Amino acid sequence: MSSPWQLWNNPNNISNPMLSGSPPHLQQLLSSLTATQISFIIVVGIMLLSLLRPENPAIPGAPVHGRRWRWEPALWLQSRFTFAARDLVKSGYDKYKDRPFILKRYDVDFNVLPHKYLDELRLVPETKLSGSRAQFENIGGKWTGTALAADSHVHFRAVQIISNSELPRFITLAGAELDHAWGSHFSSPKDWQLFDIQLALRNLVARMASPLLLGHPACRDERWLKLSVDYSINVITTAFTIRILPTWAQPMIAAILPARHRVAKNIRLACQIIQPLIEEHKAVSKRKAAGENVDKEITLLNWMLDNSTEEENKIDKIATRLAIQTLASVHTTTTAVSNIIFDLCAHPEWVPVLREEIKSVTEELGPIGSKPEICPKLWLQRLEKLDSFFVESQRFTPPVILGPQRVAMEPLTLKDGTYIPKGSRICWASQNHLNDPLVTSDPEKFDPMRSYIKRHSSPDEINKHLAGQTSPDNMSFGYGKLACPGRYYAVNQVKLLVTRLITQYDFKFPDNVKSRPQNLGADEFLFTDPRVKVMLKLRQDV
Ligand code: HEM
Repeated sequence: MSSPWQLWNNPNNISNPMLSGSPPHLQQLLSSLTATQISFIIVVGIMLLSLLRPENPAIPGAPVHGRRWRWEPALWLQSRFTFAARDLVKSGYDKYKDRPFILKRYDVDFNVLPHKYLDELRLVPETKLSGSRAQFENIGGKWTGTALAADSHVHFRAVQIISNSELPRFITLAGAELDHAWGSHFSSPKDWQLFDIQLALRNLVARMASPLLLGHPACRDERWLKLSVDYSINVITTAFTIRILPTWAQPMIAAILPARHRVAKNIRLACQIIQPLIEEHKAVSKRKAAGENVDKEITLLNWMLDNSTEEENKIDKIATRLAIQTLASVHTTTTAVSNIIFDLCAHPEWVPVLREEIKSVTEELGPIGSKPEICPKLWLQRLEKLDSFFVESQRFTPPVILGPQRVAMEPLTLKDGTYIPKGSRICWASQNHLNDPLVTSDPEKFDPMRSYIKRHSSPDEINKHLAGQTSPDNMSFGYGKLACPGRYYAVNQVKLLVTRLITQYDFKFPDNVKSRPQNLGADEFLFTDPRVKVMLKLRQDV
C-alpha cells in the first residue's frame, strides 16, 4: 500500500493540474465542490481568521463605526479602512460629533474622541498617555526595532534642543547645506523640463537635516544621506505589510520580509558611520573634563550621548534613535514642501504674491544670510504670507488625519466619567475638525491668506495662527506636551526651500494634468503621489 507521502509525490495521482501537489483526499474533496461552495469556505475561513485577532481595549459603550451590515467581519471593515480611511473618519465625525466611536485598523482599534476632551488630556504626561508608543506601534515597533523609543524618550528630548536657543544656529546650518547641495539636485533648464521634484526635495531635506543629527563633516557622508531616505521607506513597508497579518502569521512573514532585512542592514551601517563619531565625542569629553578649553559640537548624536543612560547609549540603540529622527524629519518635510509646490501649481495666482513678499524682505534686510546681525531665522520670520500659505496647505493635506494619537498606559477616568481602559489607543479626527464649517468658514475654498488676515485683524492676534503653532483648531503638528518637537525647525526648512524654488524657477503641472493630483491615503496617513512630477524652468526675469 502506498503511504500518503508516496501518493502526494506520485505524479500519476494528479488528475487536475490546478490541484497538483495536493494530498489525494484533499484533491478528491476539492474536485467534488462547486465554485460557490469553495467561495463560501474561503469567506467563512476569512471570518474565522479575523476572529483570531486579539480584541483591542475600547471605551465602554463606544460604537464601532463603518460596518455595512451588522455581522460584517472585522477583517472587511479593517481592510476598507486601509483605502477609505478618509471617508470612514469623516462619516464617523459627522455622525458622532459629541461621543467617542471606534474605527478598526488591521492591528488596532481607534477610540476616536470628541474635541471636548482635548484640553483635559493635553497635559497628561507620556508615562500615562504615550505618544511615542502610538507612533512606534504605527511603524511596526516590534518588528522594525523601533519599539525602544517607546521605552525611553531620549530621542524626543534631544529634538527639543532645536525648539529652544539652538534653533537659529541649526537653521543657519541647514541654509548653508542647502547652498552647498542645491546644484547637485536641481538643474537649471532654460526651457520647460519635466522634473522629479519630490526626489530632489527628499535628497535635499536629508542633507539639510544631517548637520543637526551628526554635525560636520559626517553630515556629508553619502552613505548616511542615502540611509536617511531609505530607512523610512524600509520601516514603513515593513510596518504596513506586517500589520495586515494576523498575529500568529507575523513572526513567519517577518522572518523573510526583505524590507525588514533592509532595516537591519540600515542600522548596521548607521553603527559603522557613528562609531568614530562616538569615539571622537568621548575623547573631547575627556579633554574637557581635564580642564582643556575645547569646543563640543552640539548635535542630536552628541546630546543623546551626554544625556542617556549606559543602556540607552549602546551603539545599536543610539543608531536606531538617530534613524528614527530621520524618519520623523525627512519625508514629513519633503511632503510638506511638495504639497506647497503642488498647491502653487494649482493656484498660480499666488506665486507673484509670495515673490513680492520675498523681494520686499530682501530689499529691506538684504539677501538671506548676507548680514551677520540678521540670522536666517529672523529673515524667514518676515515671510508672513508664505507662513500663512503653509498653514492652508496643511489644512488640505496634513500628514495624518487622525491625530494626535496616544496609548493609555494606565486606566483613566475623565471628568464626565468616561472610562479609558489601559492599552486603548485614543485619537482625534483632527482634519475633520479643522475642516468643520464651525471652525473654518467655507472650508472647501483654498484661501491661503486666512491665517495672515486673522493675525493682522487685531494686535492680540499677531503672534497667533502661525505655521508650527499648535492649537485645538490646528493639529497638523500634533498637540499638547507631546506635539512635534521639530516643528519650528521644520517650518524654517520649508520656508528656505520654497523661497529658493519660487525665486529661481517657474513651475507648472505638465499639460496633461488638469487639476491638483489628490494625495494618496494609506490607513490614516496621507502621502503625495510619488508619480507626480512638475515642469520647471529657470526664471528669465531675475
Ligand atoms: C513638516 C514637517 C513635519 C511634520 C508635518 C511633523 C508632524 C509631526 C506630528 C503630527 C507628530 C505627532 C505629534 C503628536 O502626537 O502630538 C510629530 C512627532 C514628532 N516629530 Fe515631527 N513633523 C515634522 C518635522 C519634524 C522634524 C524636522 C523633526 C526633527 C528634527 C521631527 C521630530 C519629531 C519627533 C521626535 C516626534 C515625536 C515622535 C514620538 O512621539 O516619539 N519632526 N511630528
